[in-house]
Amino acid sequence: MIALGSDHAGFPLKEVVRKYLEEQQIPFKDYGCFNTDSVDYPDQALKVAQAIVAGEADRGILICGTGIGISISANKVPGIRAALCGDVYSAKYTRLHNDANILAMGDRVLGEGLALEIVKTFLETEFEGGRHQRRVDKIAQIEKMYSK
Ligand SMILES: O=C[C@H](O)[C@H](O)[C@H](O)COP(=O)(O)O
Repeated sequence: MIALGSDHAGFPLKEVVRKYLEEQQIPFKDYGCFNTDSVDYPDQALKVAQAIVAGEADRGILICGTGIGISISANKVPGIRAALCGDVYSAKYTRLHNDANILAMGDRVLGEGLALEIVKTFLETEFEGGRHQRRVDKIAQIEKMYSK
């Protein structure tokens, strides 16, 4: 299951992604927002991140104007590895090497065609494990150092 979320700036691209997921019959839940009224991106980031750490969703897709604020926010949740991607190579390698569980994108940065290629690549690529598992484990250790 894919958890989908955006702020108002990301709403138009989220609609494009939502239609793509529907067409591909990929199960998803839309955590909003649901129109272009101004909202605060940490709110949607938190909802999607919580769905993933609770095991309700396997991966997430978050969109704001740049993709930056919403990815910074999601990455504050322990267990979240949100990757801001603006190209297909990064989308592929953040899955292969980082086991990223959230894809973040910027609506005001990307065209629809590229964004959908990024989504497709992110969803179709599996984590490679091996030496990369050791590094992902070290990310989790850093989280533990700073959690109370
Ligand atoms: O990183 C933040 C995002 O790009 C936001 O989508 C952006 O800051 C929203 O800006 P505004 O409130 O001017 O639409």
